[in-house]
Amino acid sequence: MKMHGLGNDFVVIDARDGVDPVTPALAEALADRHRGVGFDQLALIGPSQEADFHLKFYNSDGSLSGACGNASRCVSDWMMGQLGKDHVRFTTDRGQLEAKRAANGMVSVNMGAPILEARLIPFDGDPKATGIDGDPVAVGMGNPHCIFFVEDAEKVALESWGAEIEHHPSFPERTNVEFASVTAPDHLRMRVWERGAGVTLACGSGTCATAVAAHLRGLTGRRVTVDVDGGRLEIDWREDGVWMTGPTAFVFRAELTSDFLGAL
Ligand SMILES: N[C@@H](CCC[C@H](N)C(=O)O)C(=O)O
Repeated sequence: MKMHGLGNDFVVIDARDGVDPVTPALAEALADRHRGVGFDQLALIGPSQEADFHLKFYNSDGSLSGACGNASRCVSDWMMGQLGKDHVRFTTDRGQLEAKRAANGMVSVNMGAPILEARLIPFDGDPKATGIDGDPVAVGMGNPHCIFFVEDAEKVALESWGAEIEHHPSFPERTNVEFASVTAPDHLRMRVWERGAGVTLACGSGTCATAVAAHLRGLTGRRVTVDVDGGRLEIDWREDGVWMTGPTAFVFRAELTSDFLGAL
């Protein structure tokens, strides 16, 4: 299936029968926007003993990610339809998460507590001591994020800074990179460079990490609206985790040809 959340697009494979067909090479071939389908992330739905389903995420370069907020919302929306429920629980590499239907056709996901301990992000040290200009904040949401607060996010050279910081030696597993401006105490504008995918129109986990960083810096409250290139997400950092609410879209369902699979 193809789905997207604010233009952050996904190929979704339902493998609840327990057979995992995805290899990094298949993920990379499917991600090719000319010869494959094209996606920012691939989400694989698998069976789970303790929840409704399990989710595993690949980036377009074939690497794995422990979290993907927008794909979690999209797949949860579809799974709620399949299971006839308004609330689902699912397991991921970072643990069990939950999602539910919200007002106006939106879907909310609880992305869990932010990871602030550097070693667990993982992040080697103090941002000020890394040589990265701009005094960033490092936050984990099951995946690493490096957030810069800037005067005007529109003016940042996202591609060049993003590519460089993704590979900064202070992030041993690479990092997603966010540039954000505070437009009001409850409103942010954010642009993102995703680890393993490059510039995308939205990043759910990145939006959550940015909202957490903004609150920790004393720039906003715990509830913020975040405008990303593809639209708008609502973030609420509650006692039980960081909740993210936004739209989902189902684009198509299809079958891969033997020609495509045979060429791998
Ligand atoms: N688009 C995602 C994040 C995808 C994972 C990321 N590129 C990584 O490698 O950590 C989202 O919506 O959270």
